[in-house]
Amino acid sequence: MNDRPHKPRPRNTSSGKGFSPHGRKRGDDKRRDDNRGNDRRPAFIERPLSSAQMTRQCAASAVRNVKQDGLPLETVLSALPEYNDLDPRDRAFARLIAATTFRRAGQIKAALKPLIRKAPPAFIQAVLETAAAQILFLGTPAHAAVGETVELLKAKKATAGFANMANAVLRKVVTDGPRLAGAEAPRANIPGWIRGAWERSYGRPAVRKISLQLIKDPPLDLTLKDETKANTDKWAETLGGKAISPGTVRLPNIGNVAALEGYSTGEWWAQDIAASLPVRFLSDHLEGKLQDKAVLDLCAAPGGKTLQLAAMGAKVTALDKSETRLERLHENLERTQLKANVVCADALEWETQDRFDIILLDAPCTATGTFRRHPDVLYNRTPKTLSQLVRLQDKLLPKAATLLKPGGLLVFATCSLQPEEGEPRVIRFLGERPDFRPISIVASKRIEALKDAEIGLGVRTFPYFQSENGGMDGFYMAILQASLEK
Ligand SMILES: C[S@@+](CC[C@H](N)C(=O)[O-])C[C@H]1O[C@@H](n2cnc3c(N)ncnc32)[C@H](O)[C@@H]1O
Repeated sequence: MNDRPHKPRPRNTSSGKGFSPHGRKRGDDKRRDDNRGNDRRPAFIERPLSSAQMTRQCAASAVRNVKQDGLPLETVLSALPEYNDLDPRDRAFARLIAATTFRRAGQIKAALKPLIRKAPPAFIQAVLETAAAQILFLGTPAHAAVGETVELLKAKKATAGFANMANAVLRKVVTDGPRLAGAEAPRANIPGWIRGAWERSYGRPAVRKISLQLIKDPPLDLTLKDETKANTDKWAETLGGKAISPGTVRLPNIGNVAALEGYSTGEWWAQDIAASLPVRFLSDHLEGKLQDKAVLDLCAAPGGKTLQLAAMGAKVTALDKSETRLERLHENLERTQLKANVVCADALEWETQDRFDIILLDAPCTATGTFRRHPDVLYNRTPKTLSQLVRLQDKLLPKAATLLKPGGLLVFATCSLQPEEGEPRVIRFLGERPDFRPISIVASKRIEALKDAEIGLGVRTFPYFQSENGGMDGFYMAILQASLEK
């Protein structure tokens, strides 16, 4: 067998957007009709894919679509009809392959680049990347990863022309890939524009530590409805986890959350410990007195912070502009038997006579701080989406301020590691609104390990905080107080 990578000679295929394992480009039918008289090749008979091949096709389609459409992996996967037809184990494997492809993108690129002479169409590239993820990082037997991938390409006319090239490339990945991928530092798995921004703000050693969290399987954190130490210890024992802070139990793997004890009875909800901190710092500042406070959760869905606030006795108005995300918030309220007044509206346009004691603005952001569970966030964002989100945050902060009572508290949070989505937003807001002042947050009072999180204005967590326990999301949060005079 010739295992030298060679150039593909595709027939009836085209590169770039629009290329699909199922589809043809418009106009193909006409060309085929015109050529029918001269074409002596037997007609290509497409084969249905086996479930192993369909699983791999879903993973590759999802990787391609995340990059092309700038959407989250979960959204892209559930939009694929063939993904929904897979059984739950194959669905989980397709998701794992795609997530690993993003988690290890730089190392996979290092393994593939010397083997591919000419960039193939986006879908074929994604097929190669997802197969390399299986071979190099998922422990899939080489014969299965290579064999099923080649067969899936052969099955469709649009991709069959790439099967030989894929076979040759992937056999080389089996032999040379571990060395090529292993020579690349984990920081290469972070796209250059994001890595550069982080290095400029946090320094290279910090980015190296961040990159080590990207290649690990993340744990699962649960926030308990009853945050007392006794209840946290009880649930840690029941679920075989660890009480990492009052109100948070950490389990070593994500697994099937809905199957765990206490889920259906609403004793807890999944929420990274970093995401739980804005409400906890607020509660610390108020010495736990949130009972009956009028709180507006301005970007609330799917509701992690709404649930925390409601569990602490606050009268919560939970607003979000996404109807689908609000459905999950409703489900969460129902499951936990907590109450909130839910509003579907654009925060920038929403008008009310009510004024609130507290407003929580967990602003829409790039979400790059959540890469441990969602490595695709590093690949579905661009510098352009970042600047659009920053502009939105600059509008949401002053809008929130108009809905606050004199002396009220405004909490600003983002689950982002992009420096622009943190402190600079607050500095800018305070420049426009000198009637607000920042409240100092002593993060280490709640979690000793968070002493390095206290920055000039607010708190910034990094994924490598508590790395011995599995780390935490990157988050920024600040609490501001309006002056009493209007
Ligand atoms: C970071 S998520 C909120 C997470 C939520 N606070 C939690 O803890 O579960 C940001 C939310 O902002 C919502 N959003 C974005 N733009 C908005 C706008 N203009 N008005 C209201 N909600 C908006 C999104 O639909 C999304 O649900």
